[in-house]
Amino acid sequence: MPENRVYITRQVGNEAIALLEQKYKVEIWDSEEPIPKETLLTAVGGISGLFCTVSDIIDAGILEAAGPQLKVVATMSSGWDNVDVAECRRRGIEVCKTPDIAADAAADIAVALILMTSRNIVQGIDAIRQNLFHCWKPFWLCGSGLINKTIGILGFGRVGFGIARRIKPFGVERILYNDLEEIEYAENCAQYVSLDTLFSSSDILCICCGVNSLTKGMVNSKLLQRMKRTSILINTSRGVVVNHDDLAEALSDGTIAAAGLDVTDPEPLPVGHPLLTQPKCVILPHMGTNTAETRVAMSVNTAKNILAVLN
Ligand SMILES: O=C(O)C(=O)CO
Repeated sequence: MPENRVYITRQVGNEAIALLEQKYKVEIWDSEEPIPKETLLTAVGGISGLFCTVSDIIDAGILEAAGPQLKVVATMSSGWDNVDVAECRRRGIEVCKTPDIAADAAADIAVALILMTSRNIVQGIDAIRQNLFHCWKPFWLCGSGLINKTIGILGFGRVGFGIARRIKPFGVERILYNDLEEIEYAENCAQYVSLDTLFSSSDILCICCGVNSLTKGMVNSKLLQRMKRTSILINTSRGVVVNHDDLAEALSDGTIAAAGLDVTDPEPLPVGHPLLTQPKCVILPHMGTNTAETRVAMSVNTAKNILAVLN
């Protein structure tokens, strides 16, 4: 019987590789940079397991190039929108992801973005770097506090729940959420409201839903116009949930006060994109899960997912 081969699309740490090597022949694109599509198409030929990351697009072409013996695509991410899951299912290929492990780190980064945008932290850092801080001034760079505010959460999964738990002790008045349906475990910390109420009532609105046909492009000018002019939009989900042209317009015409984005569409935004120079917009380079502990755990979990399927 031919040996099972596993292909890893990036440097993902020795622990995960060692786990897989105990049982399978492992090949790696040994780089921090993504594997070129053409190289991946050749590399996957004949493999049984594919270990990929959030920035690798695993489409029907890659699955076809791998061949019918491919049994598992395991993505080192909490979302699997980078994988054509429907096509995998059609071909009988298991798809695995790592949602539990990444949620705390992602919730942390949402809170960081909330504080950065509401308290003008980036402007403060810029002022220091540009030597613009000459003395304390009563109203310079004044932001807005969290006390008595209403926090909205779109998508009350693990990350949404994590944000609610973290933000409550800041003294917020209400935490509202919207999801496909009311969620039992949300009961004690957040209140279910309609999408319309979520957008119109929140002082800070955090997007942490998954990507699907309902949420793709969901946050557009129509919803942004429902928001308060003083409100802040935070996105730690996926860039595609927000229409970026509409967001750029909403920030420049004062429809909303600020935005904090850990994710954009595309990533990175092209040079010259209006959001890159919009002072009311803080953009991070998709750092939601980037604690060393989380990334190692995600990588090891991805390896275990492959082992679980192939075994
Ligand atoms: O886990 C994910 O889904 C990410 O976006 C990257 O960690």
